[in-house]
Amino acid sequence: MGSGRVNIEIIFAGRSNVGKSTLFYQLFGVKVRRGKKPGTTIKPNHLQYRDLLVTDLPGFGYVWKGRNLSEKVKDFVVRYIEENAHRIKLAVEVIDAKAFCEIAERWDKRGYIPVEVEMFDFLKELGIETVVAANKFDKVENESVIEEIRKWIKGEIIPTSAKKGEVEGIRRWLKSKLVEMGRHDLMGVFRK
Ligand SMILES: Nc1nc2c(ncn2[C@@H]2O[C@H](COP(=O)(O)OP(=O)(O)OP(=O)(O)O)[C@@H](O)[C@H]2O)c(=O)[nH]1
Ligand SMILES: [Mg+2]
Repeated sequence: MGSGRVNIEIIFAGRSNVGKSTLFYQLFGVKVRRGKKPGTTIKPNHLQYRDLLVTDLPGFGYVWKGRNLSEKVKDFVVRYIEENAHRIKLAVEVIDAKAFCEIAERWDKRGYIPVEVEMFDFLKELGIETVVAANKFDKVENESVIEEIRKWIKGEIIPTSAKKGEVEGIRRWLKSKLVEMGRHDLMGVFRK
């Protein structure tokens, strides 16, 4: 991690394997650790630029070797966000555009609130401006998937294909929010 005081934090949150770290790399050019045993390493990856901290959070909702580690990681992520809420100004919630609707439907039928919906509402409650990156959009056949996601998550949804380097929408969103905060000086955090 870098050094010095942190005044602003941007977080990347989402289920395991949705492409958070890939998106992180495409935006900032920093290769972040990729756990061999997802869910066991509950350690966030950080990048510091001036007084900005960008954080790639561990993915929740992963079932590994029959052990449901989702609760442990979710608890960690929730606690991390609560503890740092005073400086977390922006959040990118990453979802798998293709898998999301199917999973959401399944959860809903069982009477659960989909974890993505829960996370989005939680961030909003804390006053954190949140955008949804509908990632793996290259695997989506029908663009109406965005409308489908919108039924569940009442917020801004931007399609991305991190693996193909198509992350312009999210980059533009983050830049415009930083500019709104008067922080033009932080543009250097983005990959050239
Ligand atoms: N098709 C497709 N695959 C992608 C895309 N983005 C990421 N992937 C792939 O999805 C897999 C998981 O990517 P990661 O970036 O490690 O996902 P993560 O969300 O950081 O996963 P955790 O760290 O376990 O939470 C990798 O095999 C990526 O290559 C995308 O836009 N399209
Ligand atoms: Mg990751």
